[in-house]
Amino acid sequence: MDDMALIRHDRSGPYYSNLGAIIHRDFFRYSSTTFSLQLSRALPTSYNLQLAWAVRYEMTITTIEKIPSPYVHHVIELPSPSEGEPSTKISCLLHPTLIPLLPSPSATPMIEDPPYEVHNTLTKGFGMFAKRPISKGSLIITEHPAYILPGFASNKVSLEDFEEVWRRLPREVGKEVASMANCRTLEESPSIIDGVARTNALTIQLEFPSNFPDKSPGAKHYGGLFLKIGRCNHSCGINAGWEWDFSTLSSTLFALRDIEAGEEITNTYVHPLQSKADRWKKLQPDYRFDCDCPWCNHKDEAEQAASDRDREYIGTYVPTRPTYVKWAIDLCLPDDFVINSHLAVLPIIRKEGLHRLLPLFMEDIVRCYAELGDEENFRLWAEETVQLCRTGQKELAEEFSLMLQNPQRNCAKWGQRKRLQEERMQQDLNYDFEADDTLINLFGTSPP
Ligand SMILES: C[S@@+](CC[C@H](N)C(=O)[O-])C[C@H]1O[C@@H](n2cnc3c(N)ncnc32)[C@H](O)[C@@H]1O
Repeated sequence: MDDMALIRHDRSGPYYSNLGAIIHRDFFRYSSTTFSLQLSRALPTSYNLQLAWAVRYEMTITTIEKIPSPYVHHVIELPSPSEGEPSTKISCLLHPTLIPLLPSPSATPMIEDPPYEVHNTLTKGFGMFAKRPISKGSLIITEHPAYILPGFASNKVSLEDFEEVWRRLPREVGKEVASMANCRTLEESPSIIDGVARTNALTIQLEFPSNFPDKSPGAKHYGGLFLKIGRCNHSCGINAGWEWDFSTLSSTLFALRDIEAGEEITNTYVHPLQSKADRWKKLQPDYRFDCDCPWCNHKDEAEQAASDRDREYIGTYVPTRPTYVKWAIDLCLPDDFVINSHLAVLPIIRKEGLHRLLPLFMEDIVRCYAELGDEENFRLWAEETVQLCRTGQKELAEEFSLMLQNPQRNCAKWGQRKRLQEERMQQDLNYDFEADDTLINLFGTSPP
């Protein structure tokens, strides 16, 4: 049975194997038991159709091809930052070329009194809630993943491999993993490890060698399962953002706006600039719920349509927006060109709960005010940006903090636009004199 890469669901339970199968007709007749095939690689649609046909007509299987898994098991062990404490272990299934490139940080210290708590909701399972007010930009939690899997794992990974990931988890971690939401049926994801990852995992970036051998689509996608961040329910207007840091092998969750005590802390599972219809098209099949957030439940159709239009507009604005970099070299543009353009979209971004985009525009506004030498507005926007970015975009926050200490000294481009404009005026004047000379030479008289 194992040789045929079958999962057979009958009274004696499922049988599994990590073999891939190429399906043909008329060799081995498998009788009327209901079964499905677990394939260790994705098949083109035609094979899936053939499979459906096969299940209906009691199909036959000829050739079996063994497809070795490209992944190996590996446990990352992070020493505890405090003496006597146990290390943190991350159970991983990785391409072997990634293992030598992994960093070896210490585990992040536990936060003494975290600003959140996890409790049951009536309609969404567990959720993460603010225990006390959380100011924008502040840290909610930094966390290592419990396990790391290749993305789209169940297409390429056998049940035995999922079970091995599970076996390598510390006992307490395993218990917590088992308590996490799993929106996949046993047939879709026979392993808890896979089902829980598909419901909760966050995409993480790993380092790949320049000659990384696997060129197949998605080969560089990996997911991390985070026990606490994974408790964040979805909203289309989120109040928290997260960042993965490869050097510390951890993700950090931080507030995107001020969050009130008792308020639910939310993350988004879809691209929030899509229309409501498109967001729902992803949420139902991937996460099995219809979104109850205010942005999906406007009281009338006109408001709902306006929200879709605003999100579409922001989706167009982001890639086509005027930027500080282009403005800085184009002295013909009005001084307030980028500032006014960005200021016009900020209210839309706030109304739609798209606060994750704010730093993109605030950074430009700060740099424009610095280049204009407008200290009052520079301070106003730089202070706001430092507060918002102090956890999620530390480098930017540190750069602006330094500039705030003494803008004239610490900002190389302070007031540069005025200087460049004056230089340009001088050049233009010189050019006018040269142009005069040219005309006199040609016509013997200067222009009026
Ligand atoms: C990443 S988990 C979130 C935590 C989960 N509620 C739990 O109990 O651990 C994703 C699952 O939570 C539920 N969920 C998340 N956001 C939801 C929402 N806005 N409305 C209803 N269910 C939601 C869905 O069942 C979804 O598959």
